[in-house]
Amino acid sequence: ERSTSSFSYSAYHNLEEIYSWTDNFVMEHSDIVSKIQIGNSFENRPILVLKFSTGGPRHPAIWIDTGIHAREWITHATGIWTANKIVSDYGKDPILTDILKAMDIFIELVTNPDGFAFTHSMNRLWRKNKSIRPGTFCIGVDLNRNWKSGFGGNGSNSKPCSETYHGPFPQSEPEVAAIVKFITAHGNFKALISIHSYSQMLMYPYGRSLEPVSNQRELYSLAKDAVKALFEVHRTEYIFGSISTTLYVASGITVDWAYDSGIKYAFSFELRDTGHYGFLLPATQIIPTAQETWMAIRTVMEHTLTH
Ligand SMILES: O=C(CO)C[C@@H](Cc1ccccc1)C(=O)O
Ligand SMILES: [Zn+2]
Repeated sequence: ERSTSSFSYSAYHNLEEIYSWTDNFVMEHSDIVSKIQIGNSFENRPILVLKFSTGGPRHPAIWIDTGIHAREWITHATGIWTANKIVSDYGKDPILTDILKAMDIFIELVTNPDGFAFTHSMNRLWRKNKSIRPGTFCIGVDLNRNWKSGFGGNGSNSKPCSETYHGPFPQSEPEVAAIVKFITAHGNFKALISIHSYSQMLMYPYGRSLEPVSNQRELYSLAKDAVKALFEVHRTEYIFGSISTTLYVASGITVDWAYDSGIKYAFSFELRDTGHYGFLLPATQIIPTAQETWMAIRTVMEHTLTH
């Protein structure tokens, strides 16, 4: 398609459509958006990140990733809507405008491109990436268990056929290694938001243990404010707290790595719903989900800006 004006934000899209939207989106908003390729997936697809910046060499930065688990289609769709929301509201929404005047925002829309393509072609409920290795016929690593922090601990699995297989070693997967390299080299990320579905939860570290992080009270209070802002849009109810106490113990996860790398505002969302549709959330709920999620994301961003 020639422009994003014909793109439906209230429909699910496949990998080719998202990549083509990305090119049009960057062209149409080149004053504030650029596209960065941070690496290639196991099957050699480009791994793309959108950068939103109003200038300045190394502004403090905020990271958002969607689609780390391939089947969680509402997260890619929410990420796309959010990208458009940022360019639409910059200069109009004073809170967002203040955030972007001082900070950069990076959004990785398709964090697991091989898995995502597979959910369109072969298996709608695929979760992992598509890496293969000698010694097993089972495919894929759970990219939310492949991070260095707590790698191989409880709540991850050493068997390649498991849905939570952590991989042979930390950052073994190119999709994870690319993010680690990018965020580490940048060196000035202040917040990270990793978006999953489903369960309607807003969570912060640790996943690997029940031990509270040092700024637990601050994260609890921020999560409470974010969940309230979300609720006020369509009255969707979220629970919140640390991953290990709110959901279950999980090791080698994105937000534990981020937190241990010095990103003190690290959150994971579980978007709609609570299981009625689950991963197969109808497209009619894309925009309402994105609208309410934006209010929570903006709350986290605003706190990061002012603390
Ligand atoms: O994706 C999930 C649903 O598909 C649940 C997520 C829950 C979770 C989310 C963030 C950090 C740790 C765990 C997971 O097990 O990785
Ligand atoms: Zn997930």
